[in-house]
Amino acid sequence: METLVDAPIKVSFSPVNPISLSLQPIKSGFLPISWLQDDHESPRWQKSTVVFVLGGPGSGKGTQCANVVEHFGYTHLSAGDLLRAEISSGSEFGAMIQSMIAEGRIVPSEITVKLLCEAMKESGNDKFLIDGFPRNQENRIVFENVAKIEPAFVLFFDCPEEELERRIMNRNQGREDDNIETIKKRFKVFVESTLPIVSYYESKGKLRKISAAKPSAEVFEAVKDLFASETGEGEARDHLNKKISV
Ligand SMILES: Nc1ncnc2c1ncn2[C@@H]1O[C@H](COP(=O)(O)OP(=O)(O)OP(=O)(O)O)[C@@H](O)[C@H]1O
Ligand SMILES: O=c1ccn([C@@H]2O[C@H](COP(=O)(O)O)[C@@H](O)[C@H]2O)c(=O)[nH]1
Repeated sequence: METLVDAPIKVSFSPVNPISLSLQPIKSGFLPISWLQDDHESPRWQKSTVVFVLGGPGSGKGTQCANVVEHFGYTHLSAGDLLRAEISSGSEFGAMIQSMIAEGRIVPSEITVKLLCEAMKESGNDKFLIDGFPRNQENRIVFENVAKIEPAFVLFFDCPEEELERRIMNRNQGREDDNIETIKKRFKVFVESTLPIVSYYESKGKLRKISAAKPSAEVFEAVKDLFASETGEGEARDHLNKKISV
């Protein structure tokens, strides 16, 4: 049976209004919701623990996710990194994704969700940090409908805009969107589209807010305490057990 992970992406794209068009394939049944690999049981990756990691651009999501991976054995999936890899792969959607990232716009949900689900399926792990996603309500709804996973909790890095701008302008990783013009657009999208998602999860009691306007090591102390209390584990116990058994 062809699942969404295996299926080719068939997304209508218009540079004029990509967001409204991006739901069209789901409505018209292009992307099958025939996710279950057998009729009764979900595949292993769909039983995974997922933590969404949100925060403004440059708030330290990637930095802290790397720490959590090391200490708690999660797999880190950055939606932005997956999209950049899709551009580099020469995918038919590469040019469209590239132009949207350069403008700080949100890529159609079907593309991002498919990339995330493929990565989860391939990883073999059962606990994931999904960094920089969902970016808007449509992302959230498509992920819920397709992956059929609700996040265990949502980690939100709170940081003032001036500090975010300073960090991004000093990042020096050669990212095409790390320039002042695109940064302003990314902030606008964050406030208008992503903060409502943060409020949504707050209303569901799932939000865990951490101040990110501190040195990285101090931020990680708070992150570490949070993961220890949320998972009921001491630091890295699960991760170490896995290493020992290899
Ligand atoms: N607590 C911190 N204090 C100062 N600088 C930090 C801190 N955390 C991360 N940085 C630096 O800020 C920059 C942005 O961090 P990072 O890439 O982790 O943010 P991000 O939220 O993943 O960004 P984006 O959403 O743009 O991908 C990096 O150069 C990183 O080294
Ligand atoms: O779910 C997502 C995540 C990212 N994007 C696009 O990528 C850039 C960069 O994202 P980072 O998280 O900063 O790496 C973002 O501005 C969006 O254009 C997306 O569309 N959907």
